[in-house]
Amino acid sequence: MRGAWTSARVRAAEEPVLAATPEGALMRRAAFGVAVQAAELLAEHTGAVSGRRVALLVGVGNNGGDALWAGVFLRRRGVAVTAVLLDAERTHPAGLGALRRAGGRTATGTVAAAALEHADVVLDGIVGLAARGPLRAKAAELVEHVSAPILAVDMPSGVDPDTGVTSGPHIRAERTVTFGARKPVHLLNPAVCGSVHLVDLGLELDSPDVYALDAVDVGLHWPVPGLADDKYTQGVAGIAAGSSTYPGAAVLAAGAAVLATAGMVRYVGPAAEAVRAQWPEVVATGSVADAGRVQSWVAGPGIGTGSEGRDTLERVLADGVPVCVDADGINLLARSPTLFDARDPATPLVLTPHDREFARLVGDPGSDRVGAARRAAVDLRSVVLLKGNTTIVAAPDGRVLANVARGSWLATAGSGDVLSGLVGALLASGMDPWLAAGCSAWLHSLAGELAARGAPTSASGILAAIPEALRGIRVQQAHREY
Ligand SMILES: NC(=O)C1=CN([C@@H]2O[C@H](COP(=O)(O)OP(=O)(O)OC[C@H]3O[C@@H](n4cnc5c(N)ncnc54)[C@H](OP(=O)(O)O)[C@@H]3O)[C@@H](O)[C@H]2O)[C@@H](O)CC1
Ligand SMILES: [K+]
Repeated sequence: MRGAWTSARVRAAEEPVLAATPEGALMRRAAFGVAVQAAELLAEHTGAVSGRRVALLVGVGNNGGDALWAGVFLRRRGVAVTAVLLDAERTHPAGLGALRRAGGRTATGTVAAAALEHADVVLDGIVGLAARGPLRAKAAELVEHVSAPILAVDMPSGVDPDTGVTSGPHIRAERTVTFGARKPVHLLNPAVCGSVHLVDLGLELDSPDVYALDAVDVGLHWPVPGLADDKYTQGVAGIAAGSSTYPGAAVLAAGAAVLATAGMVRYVGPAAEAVRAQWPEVVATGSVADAGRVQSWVAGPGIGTGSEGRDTLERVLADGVPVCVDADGINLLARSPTLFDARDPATPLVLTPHDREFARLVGDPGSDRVGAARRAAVDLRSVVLLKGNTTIVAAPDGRVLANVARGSWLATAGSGDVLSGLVGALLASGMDPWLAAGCSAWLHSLAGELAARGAPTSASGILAAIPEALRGIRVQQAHREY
């Protein structure tokens, strides 16, 4: 799993390393990494390094210092380097001196605009860890002149390092070179960072503030039956979803659970006939009381917010197994918070709201979605999976992971029902509920991409792509193992 640490924690971890290294050594190391990536970018876009033009956007702090030192290293490879200083008086003195000695130029006014317009690559050293808010007017005006690919130093300027939120003009980088550790922006808003490269500074950091999964992580954790397993040992997922008027949610959630693992699936609710017709392997009955034993429940998709849905949810919550509550189930909890009391406090609960459901439950998530999901997870003693372009999964113990959507095809009716079925199947297998929710979000997103292949898809399409998505991650994991 990749991890990211907040700017405050990275700064704290830097202190002892700074104290133990000669002055400026860390900055030169960071800057060397920037120069290597800048040279690669030049070669990629122009076919050469020597003789090409790089412009540096230099702010008043150490981020600007990094850019200046990167300019020094690029000069040594024959690159023409021009530094555009946002405030000449407050520019990093050692970096500026070194660049001038290396034959780099500085530019202001119309010369600066021309340097930015004619550059082959631009380095963004406007602001790093100390960033607050969007780009200021002068920086934003200069950035208007850039059409070349941008390499961000540490992180794209104008973007919040800890939330990834943009609230005005900001840099959109093709590449980012970061130092010591990834910051949350790199996992939460990769669209503004481009590809992220990490320069090791030897920082000591413990558990990350935000995690992200990759294909190998998901492949490693996804349950695979052993030779001694049977349909029961792999977990029985119970699906309480749908209504006679709206059987679709039941068919989709049950189908996702069928395809996710080799365990068994039971369905309870008024859409039993439709579920059986589509998924003959599902054991379908009318009520929770008749369902038989399950190792997890999914409750909510399409059950309505009437008394029938409420009774179902109450029974499921009291069943003593992990539960995933989605859609109408969340609306029922929001309307009657006392329903939470039905739950055995030791039993994991996973809630999968989108923003409006989240708002009904605990209030508007606002722009700091990580903070909002983390607080909700603690307050509700539940894993909270907050859906969005970047889906956040927060556990009551403080762990948070982010899953960035691959395109926007998942925003289609019934897509959430498929996700809840995946979560239910993984919960039934006994997986840690935070990981179950995270792996489900990751696989759901991959299935969405595979189903869409560049054109709109449907929830049924996403469902049908689950086996292909699972085969893909199994192959990646096998490559890692052997
Ligand atoms: N510590 C180390 O040894 C190492 C550090 N390293 C590097 O140092 C960087 C951190 O440097 P830093 O702390 O000097 O601050 P930095 O991010 O450059 O900001 C400077 C000033 O910009 C301003 N400003 C704020 N917001 C703004 C905005 N939106 N738009 C425009 N301007 C804005 C604000 O100044 P103000 O004008 O408010 O006084 C702020 O103080 C770090 O990211 C990494 O690159 C690496 O070399 C590795 C070793
Ligand atoms: K930057």
